[in-house]
Amino acid sequence: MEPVVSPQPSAQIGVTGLATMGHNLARNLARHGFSVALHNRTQERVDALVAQHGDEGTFVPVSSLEELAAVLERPRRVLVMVKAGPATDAVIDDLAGVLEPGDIVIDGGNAHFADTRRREAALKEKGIRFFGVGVSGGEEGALNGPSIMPGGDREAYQALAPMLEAIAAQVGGTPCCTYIGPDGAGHFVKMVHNGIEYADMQLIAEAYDLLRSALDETPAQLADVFETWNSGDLESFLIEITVRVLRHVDGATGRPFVDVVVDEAEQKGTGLWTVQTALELGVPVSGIAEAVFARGVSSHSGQRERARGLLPGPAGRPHVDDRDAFVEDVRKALYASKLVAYAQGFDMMRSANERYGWDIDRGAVATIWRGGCIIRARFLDRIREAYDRERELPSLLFDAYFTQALVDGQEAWRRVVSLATASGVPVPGFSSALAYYDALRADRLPAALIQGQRDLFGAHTYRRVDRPGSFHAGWSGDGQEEER
Ligand SMILES: NC(=O)C1=CN([C@@H]2O[C@H](COP(=O)(O)OP(=O)(O)OC[C@H]3O[C@@H](n4cnc5c(N)ncnc54)[C@H](OP(=O)(O)O)[C@@H]3O)[C@@H](O)[C@H]2O)C=CC1
Ligand SMILES: O=C(CO)[C@H](O)[C@H](O)COP(=O)(O)O
Repeated sequence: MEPVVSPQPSAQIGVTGLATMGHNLARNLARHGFSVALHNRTQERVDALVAQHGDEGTFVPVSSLEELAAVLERPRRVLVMVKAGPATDAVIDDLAGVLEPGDIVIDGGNAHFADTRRREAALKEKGIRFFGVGVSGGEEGALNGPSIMPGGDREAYQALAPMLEAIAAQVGGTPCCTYIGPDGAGHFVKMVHNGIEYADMQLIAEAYDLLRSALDETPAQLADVFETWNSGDLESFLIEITVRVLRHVDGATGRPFVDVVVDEAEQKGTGLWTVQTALELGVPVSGIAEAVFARGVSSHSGQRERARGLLPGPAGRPHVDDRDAFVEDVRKALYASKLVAYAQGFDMMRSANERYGWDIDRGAVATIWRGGCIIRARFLDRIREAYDRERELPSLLFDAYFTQALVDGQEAWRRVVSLATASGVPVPGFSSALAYYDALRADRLPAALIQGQRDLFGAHTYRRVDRPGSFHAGWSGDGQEEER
């Protein structure tokens, strides 16, 4: 057998996993002057990258993890961009076998933050430093500048910051990358980002559906409405791409693209994780949850098929007297609902800080979401300012700027939800956001009745408005209340 000759260290960082994201992140790193060792389970992706883009910077192709370890400068830095889940575990295990104490493993995939906490703890036992890094921006962002959410050991971050901050999107000279917190904090924030992404997409889709149902206008005409909205408070990447999708014409049929796509929204699971986690943290993220459920309803094609011919609803279009006033109402309803979804997402970070002992700075998160990521939007500047004014703001809705937006929008919001409901157009995002808003502001909630029911059937006790303590009403005996 030929002896293995170790090459001299020649790369500042290694990337393993060169599919959509890893391929483009490796190129982004190289374009910023970093020498990048390239590894992939199947060698073709390494060879293709070098063949197609080898002139963009310094690439060091390798064919095994042992070789990867040999070519990296110490402490070694390895970015893992493989399929989330068991594949990531397998790669990390293999890496642990070839790395040394002090080296840094960076998981840039969409990992569940609980997995990141587990992986960080396991590698710590071997002295290997582990970073769970949320990366948003898709294929294009990975190449030209994503939003990056690194979580891990603060000291180790110093060895990563120059690279990550260089390849991140830049907004006004500020990189869309900042240290988020220890262990799973970075992946937690990426998960919440994705939950908000689901909610924002659902709300935009509801706005489109209402406009299409009520107005005799084509998708291309409605694209003009969204384009106008994109020059105001709603300016965002998601509105921008909505315009492109609505204008797109199917080459095969000449029909609007949105009319030839099967109306069943798919999902990879990060929205589900957000809702599961919110339930565990006890944070009501109704806007995000409705968005996940709405994708679920859309994909239950069998039930929808049967319901279509069976369950009655109002006939005809929603009636609108003044087209422009209606469009403005929908815009305000969309903005108000979006505020609620973002407020709920940021609330999860506050709660996670308490549960996991993190110190996620929500203003800093808003800052790094302003560029590169899927939910980049003008109003993230307003969110950053809100947290600048009050770092521990209990809800974004309490900041004067957002309270005023709700004051300005709430009547329109109610008209839109009323019209949609009366006309049989489903608006789970708009209506659940409004219900959350009204629940927050209510003097009294019917939760008191629920407490009574719980006490009656299970002696679960209740608290009184007029004195401290826990009480049971003695439903089956003499009716005497007792303190418990
Ligand atoms: N696509 C996107 O827009 C975004 C993706 N992400 C996350 O980034 C990560 C990479 O995503 P993406 O680029 O889309 O690629 P995929 O999620 O499609 O994963 C493909 C890569 O994983 C490798 N792989 C799969 N199984 C194994 C295994 N058992 N052992 C070793 N390698 C394995 C593949 O190697 P091979 O070529 O040999 O098959 C390939 O390099 C994922 O965690 C994803 O969730 C994050 C943000 C956005
Ligand atoms: O992480 C991303 C962007 O930030 C992915 O694009 C996102 O996971 C897509 O999710 P889904 O397929 O569930 O819609």
